[in-house]
Amino acid sequence: MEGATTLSELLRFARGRLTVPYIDDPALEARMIVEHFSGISRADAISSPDRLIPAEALVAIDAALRRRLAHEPIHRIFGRREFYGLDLLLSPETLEPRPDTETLVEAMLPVISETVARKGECRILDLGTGTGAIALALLSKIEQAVATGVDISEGALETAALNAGRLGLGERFTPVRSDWFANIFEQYDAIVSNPPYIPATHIDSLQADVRDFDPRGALDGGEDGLDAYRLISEGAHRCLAAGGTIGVEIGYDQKDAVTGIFQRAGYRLINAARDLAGNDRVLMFQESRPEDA
Ligand SMILES: C[S@@+](CC[C@H](N)C(=O)[O-])C[C@H]1O[C@@H](n2cnc3c(N)ncnc32)[C@H](O)[C@@H]1O
Repeated sequence: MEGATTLSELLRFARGRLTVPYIDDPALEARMIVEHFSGISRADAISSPDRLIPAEALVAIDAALRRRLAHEPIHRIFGRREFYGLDLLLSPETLEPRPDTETLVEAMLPVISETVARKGECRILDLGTGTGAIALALLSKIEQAVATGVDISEGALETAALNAGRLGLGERFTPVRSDWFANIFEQYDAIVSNPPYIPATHIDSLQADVRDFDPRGALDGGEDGLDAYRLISEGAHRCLAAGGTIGVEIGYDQKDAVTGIFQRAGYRLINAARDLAGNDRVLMFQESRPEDA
């Protein structure tokens, strides 16, 4: 990074280094890295491109560029990612929350509001909570809701609890270590989950930034990718309150298979939603009624 002393020189240098086939927008990522580690805002960058960059920022930027060139996703390098307007900390044990998952939050919000209108509160169970993304997004929008975030990973739960506290939601979020429903003994009005759903045999062919940096336990859905849906649909009856709703994220080609799994377990599909790219992404179920038989 020798000679890269002014902001504009540094940006040019960083963009050049990130110009490799697997980075779609090197200019954007260069700007994000430089701004993040130099503390310079976008407005400062525009108004004073000749400002000098302190040596310690240059060291941090150089280290970040090396990590990015080793395929590490940019938000993992920053250690945080925005989800549904919330600033969430990441850790090696958490999946990096994706914008597609905001589809599940959007789809479930009306259900949570309706439950609050009916019962004065809404109890949410988030299975495989990771950073806490889904539960915390729902809690941030609906004050009368409380959530239990379940994960099998202790490390993920620590990050979820930290995120809840930082966002001022700690009093309404309870982390519980559990293999799906194993340690869950109460009933919930809404069960939400973005479970691992990638077929095990596909994982090695994923892009390196997903395969090597998201935890395998957050991706691997078993042989056909559907193991978690089978377990969740079987276990949910005991923990779903009367009239409650289950909302799950799915892979783009899993709508029919997951609908079949839930129907065979005694649920009916009440809603389906697509993500911004138009892919099937969310399915919502309630327990079947006698007239559905
Ligand atoms: C795809 S990630 C979703 C994380 C987060 N909900 C999100 O949407 O960003 C799946 C999560 O399920 C958790 N998980 C995997 N198997 C589990 C199990 N048997 N019981 C509970 N959680 C599990 C993983 O540790 C991971 O945090």
